[in-house]
Amino acid sequence: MLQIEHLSFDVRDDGRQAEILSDISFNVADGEMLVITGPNGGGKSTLAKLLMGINEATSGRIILNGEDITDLSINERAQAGIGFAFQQPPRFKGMTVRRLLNLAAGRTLSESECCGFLSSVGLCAQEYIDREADATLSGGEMKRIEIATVLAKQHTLCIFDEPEAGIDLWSFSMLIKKFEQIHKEKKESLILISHQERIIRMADRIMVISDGKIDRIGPAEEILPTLLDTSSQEACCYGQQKGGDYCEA
Ligand SMILES: Nc1ncnc2c1ncn2[C@@H]1O[C@H](COP(=O)(O)OP(=O)(O)OP(=O)(O)O)[C@@H](O)[C@H]1O
Repeated sequence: MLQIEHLSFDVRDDGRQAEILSDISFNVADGEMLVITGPNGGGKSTLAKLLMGINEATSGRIILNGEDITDLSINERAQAGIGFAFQQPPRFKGMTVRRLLNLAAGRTLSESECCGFLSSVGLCAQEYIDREADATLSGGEMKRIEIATVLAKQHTLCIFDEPEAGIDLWSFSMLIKKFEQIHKEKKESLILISHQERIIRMADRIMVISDGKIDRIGPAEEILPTLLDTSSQEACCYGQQKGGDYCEA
């Protein structure tokens, strides 16, 4: 289980202290899928980076399976069982996709294992396995390769930041199936940061982050209608911000 207790994150901006996240507390149970959504700039990616250890919390505690991991490095958190796929994945000049998958898995994968992970994100393995994971790959290709690297290892908790971003509809459907499979197996907890209704609908619970705070959190059947309610001014503004996804529902 992941327990987040009173997490806050401040930055210094133009010599002034700015609060990006304020007093965030929630849990993610074993095997649970929590989807985090909310308006642009609300603080979702910042929270993900705090969980992964990329940003250091100003205050609060992060506890994974009873162990306080607040002060652990990125590597130590990865060893503790956290996997993370960035909103905008980094490129690795000089490193092939195969090597990246092996590094992510922590062992040498067989050809068929590599192919399986690439296929599960809709990539034709033979075309990509020996390519460099560098700037010659499109944004959507790199995004899918990064998701494949997270899938290459069993984690306690996987965090995916906007996995839908830049991914074509066909690959997106495959990705949804993969998330559904992981969720069904209940071996890993999942935190998905998303604006996509199809992903939000898969959640056990939904958390809405807005203006650096938890606006609401609860079972999907309770929170989803509040997002889809076109009579709600807030939901409507949010839908317009995101291209009308919710308002058109
Ligand atoms: N290091 C930083 N210095 C200054 N401002 C920051 C820093 N990190 C994040 N912010 C600000 O904090 C806010 C939250 O950013 P964040 O990327 O977490 O939002 P988000 O909810 O993931 O947004 P989106 O839906 O657009 O991806 C934004 O206004 C961003 O500009």
